[in-house]
Amino acid sequence: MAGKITPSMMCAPLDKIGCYVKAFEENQVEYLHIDVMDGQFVPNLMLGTAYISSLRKITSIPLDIHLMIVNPESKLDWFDIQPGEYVSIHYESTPHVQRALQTIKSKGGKTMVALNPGTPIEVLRYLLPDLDGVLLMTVNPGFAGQKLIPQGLDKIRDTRKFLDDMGYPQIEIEVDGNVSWENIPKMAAAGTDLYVAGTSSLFNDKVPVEESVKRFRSLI
Ligand SMILES: O=C(CO)[C@@H](O)[C@H](O)COP(=O)(O)O
Repeated sequence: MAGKITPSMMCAPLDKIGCYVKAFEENQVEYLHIDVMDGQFVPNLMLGTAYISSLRKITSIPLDIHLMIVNPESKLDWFDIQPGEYVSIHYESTPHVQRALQTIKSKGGKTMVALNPGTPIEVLRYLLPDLDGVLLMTVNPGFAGQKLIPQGLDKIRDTRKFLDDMGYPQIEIEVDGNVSWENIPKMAAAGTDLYVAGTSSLFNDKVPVEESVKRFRSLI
């Protein structure tokens, strides 16, 4: 199955958001990746609820909301989750992962658990029936422009095998962090389904966005 592109909107300069969104619509990217950061779970603040509301006013591309916040289960109402949108919560961010997933599902969202680079995939075992996707961080969460943590590629392969062996081949794998022209083919070969496209691929203003999207598509 061909991969899906979810551009990381934290990488879009404010004065160019409209141009990027228009190009993404014309090139049918599947989602827009929204990094929400609270300065507690990660050492950065990024993209809040007002940004999400404003973005929804200018595009109908489904959102892929990545919550890098503590205790997300108590804040899900803030995001006006729309049917078919992905919402990912970090396994490491709350003792109440299942409750958060059930709430996302009750709002019509697609559920995703995000794992920091060092978190073993076995923690997913008892969450699998509640999951539509798994988000694997291939950099430490919080900042764009970082370099791939090399063992992240093995983790993608191991996660795909784990999901298939456990009888959940339908659960999608999303990869976030240094999804670069060099790394994309390796991530694809390892079993990635959704690609968070950031500063190392789509958001490089030396090349027209539509050209970059076409190049991205050719690699997945
Ligand atoms: O959100 C994060 C890390 O938390 C980033 O991974 C961005 O989502 C994409 O940026 P690049 O890694 O592609 O520069």
